[in-house]
Amino acid sequence: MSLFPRTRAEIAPGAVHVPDWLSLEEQRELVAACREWSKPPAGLRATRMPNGSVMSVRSVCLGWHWTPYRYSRTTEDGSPVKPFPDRLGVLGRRATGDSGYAPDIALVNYYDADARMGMHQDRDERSLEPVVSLSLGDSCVFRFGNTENRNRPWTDVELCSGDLFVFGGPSRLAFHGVTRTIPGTSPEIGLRAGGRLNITLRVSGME
Ligand SMILES: O=C(O)CCC(=O)C(=O)O
Ligand SMILES: [Fe+2]
Repeated sequence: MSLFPRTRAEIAPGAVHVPDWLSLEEQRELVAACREWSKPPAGLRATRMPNGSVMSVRSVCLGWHWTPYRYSRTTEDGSPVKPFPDRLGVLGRRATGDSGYAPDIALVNYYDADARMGMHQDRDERSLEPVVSLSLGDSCVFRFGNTENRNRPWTDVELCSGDLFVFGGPSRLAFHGVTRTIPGTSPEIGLRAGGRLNITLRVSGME
């Protein structure tokens, strides 16, 4: 529980945080699904950056596979990417309130206690439809910045298990990142080793 009110908040124009958006049952189902999606082939892996460093976050992609800085239909080992599941499209439409929202990419990120994600833009999609972000497991500090650069101004938002964050419109290309996770804060949703999962839904704009 938080000492601060956890209510729906517009963090920036087009960027909305909705606490406790998923029920515990939905969170458990999504954790179980993430476990399946993480299995090889085309399973959970650490992304290698062009400078040779390896991201601390491990991830698995559905629909389109992301490597910096492009999408493809195959993973680094040549396996076809897993299909984008219909159920995530349904969640995306519920999240945006837009019956025409048709995401075809899901990026599932797993953060252990030491993982972080530096400030970046989600700009490898050809569409500027909103990004829908779902958080599961341990809470994190999500830093939501501006569209100009990775520096201030930004707002730090605590994302807890079950929270929804949508960024679109004038915030679609805002810089954002995860400065830390907060171990030991997860409800009982089947993440036995702890950590945090984040699922982002995106529209590729590609055929
Ligand atoms: O983990 C998060 O909340 C954000 C993930 C993210 O920004 C991304 O995958 O591009
Ligand atoms: Fe991102």
